[in-house]
Amino acid sequence: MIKLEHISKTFTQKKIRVEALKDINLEINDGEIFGIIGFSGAGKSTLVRCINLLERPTEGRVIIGDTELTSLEDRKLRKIRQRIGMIFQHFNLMPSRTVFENIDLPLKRTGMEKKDRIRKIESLLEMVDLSDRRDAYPSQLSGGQKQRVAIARALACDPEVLLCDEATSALDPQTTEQIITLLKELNKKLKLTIVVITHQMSVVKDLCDRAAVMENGSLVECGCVYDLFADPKAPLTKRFLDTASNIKSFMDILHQKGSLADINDGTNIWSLTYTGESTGEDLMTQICEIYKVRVNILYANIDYIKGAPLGRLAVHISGEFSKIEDAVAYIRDKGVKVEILK
Ligand SMILES: Nc1ncnc2c1ncn2[C@@H]1O[C@H](COP(=O)(O)OP(=O)(O)OP(=O)(O)O)[C@@H](O)[C@H]1O
Repeated sequence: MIKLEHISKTFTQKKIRVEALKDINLEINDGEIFGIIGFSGAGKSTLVRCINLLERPTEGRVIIGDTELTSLEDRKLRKIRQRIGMIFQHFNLMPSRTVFENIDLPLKRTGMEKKDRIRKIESLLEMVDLSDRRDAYPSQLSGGQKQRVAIARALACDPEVLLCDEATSALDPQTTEQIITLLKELNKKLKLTIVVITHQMSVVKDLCDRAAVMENGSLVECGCVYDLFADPKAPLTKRFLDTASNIKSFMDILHQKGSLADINDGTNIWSLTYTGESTGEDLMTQICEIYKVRVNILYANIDYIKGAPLGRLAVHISGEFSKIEDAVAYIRDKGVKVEILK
């Protein structure tokens, strides 16, 4: 388990103090894929760099397994860092070295014999499906292939933890999907704990088990990814998820005069969030039949979060007021989260 206890980090540059992290407490379980999300400048990279002490926290303790990293002297810390691999947005490969040589770099430092290193590199290349590119230089590879090399290099010393700092941000959606699939495979096969910083919601939805949301150096919310999407508690989480989905465009027109959502008959526009079994029900048809109300669907979306459906509707319900109330109660009873949008 990775344990961050009361982590704070303050940078001082030209007498200006930036509190990048403020009293962060977080536990990441072994074998888990954990996401860290938040707007730019929230402190995500600093937090992840504190896990392997690339950045030393100003205060607090970093514990991995039963070792407190923050109390180790440099030599021991270098050794234990081998248990933590890291990959980056821009891959950080050595341009003058081949794929094979790039992966060999961390292995050489361990003092491993050449024949063992060759065997190890060959198995890593196979794992990331790049056996045929072992003698290529980074400039001869696509972005996705470069990230595969970086992953192989990060895994060379058999780490327990892989830190990914915006590892798919420079890749197109299809290549991102391939890297997500590879990371999932590695997580399963090697029981690797993976910590992912990302602003790509597809990465959070498809890859992560749990995620933490950061704002101004603090953790504002942490939980299972499905719950974060289905029922965000903190206003920032809500805002962040809305920004990343196309409901944002709908919300933008909600208060515009003359738009579909410009309704002034005293009735409401409702947001309905369907989770679990409720996603399969034809509830709108049911309330029309039972309560004789009319439903106008203004927005509809269905997301799949690690394969589980999550539906969102924005609807205008018209009819007798008391019937509308009964219809809304009926939908709520079926496990749908109902909120007034307007
Ligand atoms: N080495 C540094 N020196 C001074 N300030 C820094 C340093 N590194 C980060 N900061 C500041 O700390 C804050 C958090 O930065 P950080 O890079 O961790 O945010 P982030 O959430 O990862 O942002 P982004 O998504 O844009 O990468 C920012 O205000 C940043 O300017």
